[in-house]
Amino acid sequence: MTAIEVRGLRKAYRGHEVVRGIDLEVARGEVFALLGPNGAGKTTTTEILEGHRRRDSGEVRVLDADPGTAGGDWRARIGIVLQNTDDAADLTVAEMVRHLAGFYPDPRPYAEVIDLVGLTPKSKSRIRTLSGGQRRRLDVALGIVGRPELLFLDEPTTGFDPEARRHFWDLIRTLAAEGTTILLTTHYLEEAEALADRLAVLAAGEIVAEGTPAGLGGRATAGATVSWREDGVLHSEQVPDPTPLIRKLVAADTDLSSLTVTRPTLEDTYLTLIGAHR
Ligand SMILES: Nc1ncnc2c1ncn2[C@@H]1O[C@H](COP(=O)(O)OP(=O)(O)OP(=O)(O)O)[C@@H](O)[C@H]1O
Repeated sequence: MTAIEVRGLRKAYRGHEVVRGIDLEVARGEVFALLGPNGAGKTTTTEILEGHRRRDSGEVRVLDADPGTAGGDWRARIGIVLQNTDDAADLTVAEMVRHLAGFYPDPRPYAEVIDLVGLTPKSKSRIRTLSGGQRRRLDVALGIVGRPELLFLDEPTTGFDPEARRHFWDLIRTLAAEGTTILLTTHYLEEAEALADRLAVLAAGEIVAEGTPAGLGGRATAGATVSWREDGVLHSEQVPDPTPLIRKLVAADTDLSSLTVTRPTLEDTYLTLIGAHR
């Protein structure tokens, strides 16, 4: 079953096309990450899928409806975590989450949501007194309080400290295990690698690569670099498959205590892809 289906999506601002014929398919229950440099068109695409922005052309189905015309029942099945919303600063965390819960037919209990995002100690604090990272966690709470079938997360962990980011990853895994489909945009490649089943790289309004984090851009089958130190001298060889070389080194009784085998990281692959589409 498909949660998101996009064919030939296009969008221009004042004659300048920033989304240039995107095809995308996200299955139900999948965590899908959209990567790409600033201005690549990620937010524009996401906002079209959320029904917050009009497209110029293309077919878009989100939870079996066209987001351009879908109504309130459809909207209640979707959760959105926007970049830096900044309203209702005088309400407390608990008041805000409880208030929003009232708009959904089957919300999570507000205290549970606050706990899930790690804000219980700040439950009675006014929103304007929260730190940037705490504010972001509240945004996440507001996105999940309605038990969405599909959750949009636009750069959700910007401003999180490393511990908060790990907690957030656990939360995403919990939601995914419950069957929530998640579309995530992020600039943190380790985040995409940790969370996404599949990902796509967007550059200048086009998808330039799509795949699993392990296989993106032929990463899984890319050559390996084998390095080891022999008599204090560092040796390094690029090989398509490290097995024969390591066998040879073992047969020659080489000291392999410093052996490393590395392949391109997701970041290496991403930067190569982006560099090729500038
Ligand atoms: N309302 C708007 N009016 C005019 N141009 C816009 C508008 N919104 C976005 N753009 C332009 O469209 C392009 C794509 O922007 P978008 O916000 O979709 O990129 P992004 O990939 O989400 O970037 P970032 O990583 O910085 O969030 C950019 O060049 C941006 O300046």
